[in-house]
Amino acid sequence: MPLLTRIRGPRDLDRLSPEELNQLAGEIRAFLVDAVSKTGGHLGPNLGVVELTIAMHRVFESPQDKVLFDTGHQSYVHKLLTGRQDFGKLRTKGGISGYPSRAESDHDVIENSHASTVLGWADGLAKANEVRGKDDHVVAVIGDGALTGGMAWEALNNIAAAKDRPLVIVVNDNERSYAPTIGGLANHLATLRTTDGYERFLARGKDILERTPVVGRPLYETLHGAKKGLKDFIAPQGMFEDLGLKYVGPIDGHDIEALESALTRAKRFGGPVIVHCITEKGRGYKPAEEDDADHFHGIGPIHPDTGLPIAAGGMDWTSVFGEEMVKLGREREDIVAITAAMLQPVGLKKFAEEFPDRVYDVGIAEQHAAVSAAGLATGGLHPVFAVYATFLNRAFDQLLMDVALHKCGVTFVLDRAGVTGTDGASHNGMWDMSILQCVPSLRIAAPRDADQVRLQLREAVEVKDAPTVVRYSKGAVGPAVKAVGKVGGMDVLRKAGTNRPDVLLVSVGALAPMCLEIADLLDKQGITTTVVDPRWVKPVDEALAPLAEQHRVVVTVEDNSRAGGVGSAVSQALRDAGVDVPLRDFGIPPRFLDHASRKEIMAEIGLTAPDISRQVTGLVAKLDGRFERTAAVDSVEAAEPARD
Ligand SMILES: Cc1ncc(C[n+]2csc(CCOP(=O)(O)OP(=O)(O)O)c2C)c(N)n1
Ligand SMILES: CC(=O)[C@@H](O)[C@H](O)COP(=O)(O)O
Ligand SMILES: [Mg+2]
Repeated sequence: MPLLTRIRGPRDLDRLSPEELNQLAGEIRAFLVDAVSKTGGHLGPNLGVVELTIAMHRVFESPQDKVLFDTGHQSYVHKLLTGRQDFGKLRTKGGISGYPSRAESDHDVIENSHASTVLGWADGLAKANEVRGKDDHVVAVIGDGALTGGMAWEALNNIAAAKDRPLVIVVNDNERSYAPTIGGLANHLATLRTTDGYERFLARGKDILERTPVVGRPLYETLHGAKKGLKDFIAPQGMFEDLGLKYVGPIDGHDIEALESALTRAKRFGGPVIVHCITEKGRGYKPAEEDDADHFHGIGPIHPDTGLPIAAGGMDWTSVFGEEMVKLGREREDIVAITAAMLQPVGLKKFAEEFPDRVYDVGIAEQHAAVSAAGLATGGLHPVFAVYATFLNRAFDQLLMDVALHKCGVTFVLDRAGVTGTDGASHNGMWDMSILQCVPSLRIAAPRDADQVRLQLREAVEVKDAPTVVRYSKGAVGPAVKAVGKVGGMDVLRKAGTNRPDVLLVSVGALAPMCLEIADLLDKQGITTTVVDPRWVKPVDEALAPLAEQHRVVVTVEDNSRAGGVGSAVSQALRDAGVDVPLRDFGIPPRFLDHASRKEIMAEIGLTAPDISRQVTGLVAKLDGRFERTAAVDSVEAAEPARD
């Protein structure tokens, strides 16, 4: 790639001719398909912003000017143009992140991959420039999907109020989030796209005017600076202009010259201005362009020539949920589903196909989803809001004050709970079992396998007067883990084989296979272990304290932050019951985790069987023998074999 390898930073773009810029765009597309087909990542979104990113970096002077991306999944081209072209280990340990990263470059600002925040950042940066008397520029790229998020409108409300504060907002309108973007905003953008607007009128006029000697160019510039009158006459008032924002567009988001012209005008405008760019997700790569699902929004490794996935997908947690939802939908007419612009990724596609009138895609609007769910429940339905665990953070107050306070029977299904890894710090589902601990009446299920997902989802939707949560991991679902007994509501996964057991191991959710491995390793050290799966981790099962009392130490293992997680809740329950048994809680350390594979991260944080068994062995070794047998141990040892 003769041109791309010569781009060491944005200023290297300045010397390229229009023909070379288009050649560079072609090279970048070839690079992205080749690299991302090997590593996986956000191929479609990045193929859609090649020309846009080139034009932005030619018009603006990053890093002095701030080039910001909403969500950040479409920043690969930005990385290629700012000195990062080794994509060999993209999104894994030691490789570059799949999102902007301040540690990688001072061209990067926003690392958060949660959508709809860029305009807030831009507003803040523009205000800072104003207070500090700096004339640097701020340009923020926001997708049509991210524009459906409430926070974007909170920011726009503020931005529109400051008529003289320079800020360039690029709306990257490819009509899609994953699927086609929904809602009134999407319809309005469609109107703007199809209106033969002011810009197109002037662009057409420009050719004529520029061919007109002497008066042509000045007349064109005059027309372009024309007051609203001309604009009103040519193009209808758009919503953005009604808000007080200057609107430039629609611009062909794959025409570098048109983009540079529009961005240059926007840069000079001296106030908040929206540049509406029409792009195509997956552009230039036929398998993506023709994909009827999500235009290769986020992919695993694929065959570059066909676009077909290399790894055959087995049964995953998401599919188990999706199939059970269809069965529930057939059995109960009151069950409806909600997604925040992720119908297929959260497994609701089949439900939507069979019950199109009972599924709601609310856009990237988790807060609205939760409040709307409270309305649906109050209206006599049982909503199931399927969302990635990390994105529920955003709707905490709505869950607490709209759903729980009003005793609404709403079920939140949290996919991607626990360490996800490759999407970086803001994508790990590591906070839900901490932040939800303080929600009165809310119940949390952490199913350990596919059977438990089915069972616990059914248990959850039976609860009519409180929020319920079912949370499970990303990817392939592990082997079934059968119970060998029952104590209270808890499944006994392994009996200690002695009436004087050393360790009570509380296994949470998908980590059950690892917990059984821990017990095996402890066995080899002569340490006996009872393994229980609480199934419902909130509230803590009442049978846990008396059972704990008959062991020398309690160990909890969870794929959630240690801060305020299940371990903390169990510790509190033991204290409340006056049970004084040492407890060690294993979970995710309360810090942001750099991008890496899940396996790499679990090893790094010591959430592995060898690491945990080694620590528990050390703990037990320190304890003197001090316990006596009572009935509770008998209950485990004597427990009837679980009925399948
Ligand atoms: C709060 C939040 N909810 C959901 C997501 C998952 N997500 C990532 S990208 C995306 C679609 C974004 O669409 P758009 O903003 O139009 O960007 P495009 O991919 O089209 O460039 C979604 C829903 C997210 N990152 N953040
Ligand atoms: C950027 C974003 O938030 C999503 O595209 C996310 O990367 C998807 O994650 P999964 O690949 O786990 O579905
Ligand atoms: Mg989009």
